[in-house]
Amino acid sequence: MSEQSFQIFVVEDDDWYRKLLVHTLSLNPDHSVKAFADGESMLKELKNKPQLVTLDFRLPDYSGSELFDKIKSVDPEIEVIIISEQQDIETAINLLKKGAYDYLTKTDDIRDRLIHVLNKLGKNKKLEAKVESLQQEVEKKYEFQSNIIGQSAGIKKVFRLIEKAITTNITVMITGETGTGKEVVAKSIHYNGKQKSKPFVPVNMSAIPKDLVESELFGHEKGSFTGATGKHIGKFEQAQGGTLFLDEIGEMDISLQAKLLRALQEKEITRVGGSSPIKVDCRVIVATHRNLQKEVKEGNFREDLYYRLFGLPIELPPLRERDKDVIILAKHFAEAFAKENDQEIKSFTKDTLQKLMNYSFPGNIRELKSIVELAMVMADGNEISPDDITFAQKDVLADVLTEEMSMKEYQMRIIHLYLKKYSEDIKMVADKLDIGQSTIYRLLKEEKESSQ
Ligand SMILES: Nc1ncnc2c1ncn2[C@@H]1O[C@H](COP(=O)(O)OP(=O)(O)OP(=O)(O)O)[C@@H](O)[C@H]1O
Repeated sequence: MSEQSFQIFVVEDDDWYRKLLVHTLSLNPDHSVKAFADGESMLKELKNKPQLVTLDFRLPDYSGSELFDKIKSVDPEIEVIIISEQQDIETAINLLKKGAYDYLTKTDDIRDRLIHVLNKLGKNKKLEAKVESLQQEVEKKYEFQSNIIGQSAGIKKVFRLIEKAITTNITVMITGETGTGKEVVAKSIHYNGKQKSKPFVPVNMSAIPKDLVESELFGHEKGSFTGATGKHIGKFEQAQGGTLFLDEIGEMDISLQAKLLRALQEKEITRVGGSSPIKVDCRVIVATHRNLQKEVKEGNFREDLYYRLFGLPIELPPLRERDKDVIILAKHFAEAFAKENDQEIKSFTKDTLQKLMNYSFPGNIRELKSIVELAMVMADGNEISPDDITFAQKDVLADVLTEEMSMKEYQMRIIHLYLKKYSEDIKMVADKLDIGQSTIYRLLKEEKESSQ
């Protein structure tokens, strides 16, 4: 059956109405319609799970309410439209309250109204199917083993911790430099855990002006402060049953940290300007690029909140410590870019991979991704060469190491770099490189002699 088509059961003991309904419903070639003159024969076929049953309210063997309950007990997803006489409207309306999709009375315009109701139902079903497939897509996107790319020992350790986080409800604290994938990990935990069908609500603490943080997190009542023109539901309430992801928690103002601690401990919040507390039940994941322990020592972060949030710590390694993951990720981003842009996949030359491996990636995976995407645009043929790789931050070491040279040549290159940096001050360079001044003089002399 196509995505839009419906299997419909018509239950009607009046021959004339049954024919009318079957005829009307069959006008749409996507509908497959089966008719029944009593409830019993329809119940026998119910295992075939129609999407819709039109149910005459008065049947010889069952009352409309009885049949309605039986249908819903087989599968609550089956929609039921009640067809009733004028005098049964009150009971039909009660069935609406119990979850019937709609009711139609046997009047002259029943055909038009039936078509109208079916169109409405069709649209809703299509929407439901779409929502479901989007949900599946999102879940698939965060199947972490296939989506957190990497095979280094560091990332494998992270996988093990994510698995632990998924099976419990423990608060998770993710730390790592910018661009190491903290949000990706938080989403993976959410979409693989028990809360996956409920919202994932991210809040970036550094992106909200200080005086709005409280209302953003806990919400506010109308008129609670100048500018509060309406009621606002805060992030805690939005995340009800799901996950609240507090990104950059280290940036939270100390005056608000006590309120956050209270909300986490009591599992309830009070909207700004509100008087009654509201129960909130959500998982909390926090992330920071800061060393929170240091922040505690320096008095910028409350110690009690730190321990309340600590839960399961997941530390993401910087990309430069992830060994060959740089290559795996680079190839992954190149493939993804080619797919998204309908391009041929381009491969990296050996020198290009070496250039990438030598770079320190201060912006981590985010930086690698944009470097690779730019290289895909810049590369002319089907290979990405070292020249197609542009680092946003000039990495002297990477430049020095790209060319293959002897140890002695590297040594001279480094000495010249330092001499340039410290205005030819040989004493300073000797100090910095921790070698004797006389060694530098000797090496420079040897170099001069060998070039003559
Ligand atoms: N292991 C991974 N595999 C594939 N892509 C990744 C991985 N980790 C991160 N990314 C990608 O890198 C980029 C940065 O990731 P993310 O935003 O999660 O980092 P972050 O640590 O939260 O950064 P910030 O601290 O700046 O908020 C995103 O485009 C993300 O999709």
